[in-house]
Amino acid sequence: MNTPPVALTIAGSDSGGGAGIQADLTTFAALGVHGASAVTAITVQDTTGVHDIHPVPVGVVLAQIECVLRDLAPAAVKVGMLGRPELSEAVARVAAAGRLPRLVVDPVLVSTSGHSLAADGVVATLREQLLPHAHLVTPNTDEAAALLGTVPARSVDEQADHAGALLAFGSRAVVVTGGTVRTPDGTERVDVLAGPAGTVVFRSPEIATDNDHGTGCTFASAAAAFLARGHTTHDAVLSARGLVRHALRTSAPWRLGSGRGPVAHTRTTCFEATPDPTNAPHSQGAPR
Ligand SMILES: Nc1ncnc2c1ncn2[C@@H]1O[C@H](COP(=O)(O)OP(=O)(O)O)[C@@H](O)[C@H]1O
Ligand SMILES: Cc1ncc(COP(=O)(O)O)c(N)n1
Repeated sequence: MNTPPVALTIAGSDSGGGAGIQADLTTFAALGVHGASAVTAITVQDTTGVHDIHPVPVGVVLAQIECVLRDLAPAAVKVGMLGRPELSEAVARVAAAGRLPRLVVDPVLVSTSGHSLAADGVVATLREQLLPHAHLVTPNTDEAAALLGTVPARSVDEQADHAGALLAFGSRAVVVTGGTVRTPDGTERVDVLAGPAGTVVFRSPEIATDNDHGTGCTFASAAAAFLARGHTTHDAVLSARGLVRHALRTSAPWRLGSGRGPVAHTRTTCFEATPDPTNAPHSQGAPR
């Protein structure tokens, strides 16, 4: 078995296991990428919402990043919840030194459940200090609007305008996710990628589900994993959409928690596809 590529996630912990570090590491694993992590905050969170947030001191976050960078040489890095402007600035300084390869920035500002995950000042530090060093930025339509100081896109054209406008902050590419378009056949979900090769619009039928907590984290970490595996940005975005769609279809009938359930992070297919002859029951002695 070849040694897997490594991806590092710099993100918050979600105790409910739907979003954040938990979503990122399970996604990396599903895609054959070894996941390393630097925890930025411990959230007290479940499917109903975010009940409390305990920030990890900036020095402790930086120490985690430093030791992973030195020892494991990640091929890609994903940044999620930073929460405070001081931490955005500190992470931006590491990025500015050219030490965060294939950097995917998910500008986490508000949870699906409507709770703020970022203090005042985070939007400005993300926009001015971190985005210029990103390989790919993955805001949803609300986050894109917040970064641009405008209202969320109401059409695919506006979504494409927002992606193009965000490129001006200096990242290599931007994908604005989570647009919706109504057609005679039903609702479509739209993601618009703007980058060096122009603008690409991805449209596919909406998957009917309330179990969508963690889709943004899963999408961004899947994109980082595909970049770590050497995919182009376009192919990483296309494949990340594919993974999220598969996960949403899997979790659609689930009943986990009393709120907005998590997108599926169970992936049994990887190990089921490779039978393990050493994993046999012990034949000696009576079962205990
Ligand atoms: N119900 C859905 N059906 C199909 N795709 C979805 C659905 N919800 C989210 N997605 C897709 O999941 C990815 C990330 O979603 P988004 O909703 O923008 O993330 P978040 O709001 O959590 O940051 C995008 O590719 C988006 O199109
Ligand atoms: C720790 C953490 N990071 C990110 C999100 C955003 O994810 P979502 O938009 O699906 O709520 C979250 N809820 N919690």
